[in-house]
Amino acid sequence: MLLNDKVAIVTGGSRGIGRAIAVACAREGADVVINYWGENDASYGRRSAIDEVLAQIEWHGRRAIAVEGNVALPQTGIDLVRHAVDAFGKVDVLASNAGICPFHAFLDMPPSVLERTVGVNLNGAFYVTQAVARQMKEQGTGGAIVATSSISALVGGGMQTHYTPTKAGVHSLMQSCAIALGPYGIRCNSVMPGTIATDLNAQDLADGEKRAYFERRIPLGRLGAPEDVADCVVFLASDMARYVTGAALLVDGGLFVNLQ
Ligand SMILES: NC(=O)C1=CN([C@@H]2O[C@H](COP(=O)(O)OP(=O)(O)OC[C@H]3O[C@@H](n4cnc5c(N)ncnc54)[C@H](O)[C@@H]3O)[C@@H](O)[C@H]2O)C=CC1
Ligand SMILES: C[C@H](O)[C@@H]1OC(=O)[C@H](O)[C@@H]1O
Repeated sequence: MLLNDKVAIVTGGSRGIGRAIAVACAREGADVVINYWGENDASYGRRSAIDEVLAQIEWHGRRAIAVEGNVALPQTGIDLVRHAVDAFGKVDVLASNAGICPFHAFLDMPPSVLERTVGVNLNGAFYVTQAVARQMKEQGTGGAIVATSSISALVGGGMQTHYTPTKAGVHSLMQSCAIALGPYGIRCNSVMPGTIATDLNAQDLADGEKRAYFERRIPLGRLGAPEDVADCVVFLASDMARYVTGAALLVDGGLFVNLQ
């Protein structure tokens, strides 16, 4: 197993890519702290999603706890570390994955949409990474941080002018943290998913023509599944990638290189 007896924190771990990361970490032997936000309201119907992911992790014979918290707030990272240490004694792996993408046109974008997106995607990654890195330094046993950036760090999107800079920022954050944290044995990398079918883009891809267009553009012929990304995160978090830091791994079925 690639993460035997490690402890992992996964932000945005209740659904989509984060949920697949949490389950893959457990499959590979880790105990997991799952962070999520805004889904505890029964009327939203999401509490059961968290219960499901907890059950899946336990099915793999590992322990898990769920901690609600908005990653945009500096205190959330601190709380996640405290919960992890209280429950499991340490933190070895961070999957900084929580993110939002409220599609919006550029010219009439309200500042609140920009600020929320930057707050969750970029500031959130910074705060959680900083809190976890402080704990890893104190433990003195190194660690691995893997952030979910995006193919959108490398290409644009007309309805994503607020979003793509956050994904470039997350990639850049991992590059700089690789330098800052290398001396403590803490590796920092990012994955860059292409188009992965999740709640994030369900509405966008409900347009059959748009979905078919993407499928045609992807050399491997299909949209990505959350598990396609999760297995790459596990690899980067594991000792298989012990000499990899400051790197980014595109997980896009070849979409990026397919210019024409
Ligand atoms: N779905 C896709 O095609 C792609 C997604 N990504 C990135 O992957 C990450 C996960 O996206 P998906 O799984 O698709 O999304 P999703 O919408 O299925 O899941 C989002 C998760 O983030 C959590 N979350 C949202 N706001 C939060 C906040 N303020 N604090 C803490 N948790 C919060 C939710 O509770 C949920 O667990 C995001 O960072 C996204 O930018 C990157 C490239 C492609
Ligand atoms: C939500 C989008 O479909 C998705 O998010 C990303 O980061 C990808 O680049 C896709 O645009």
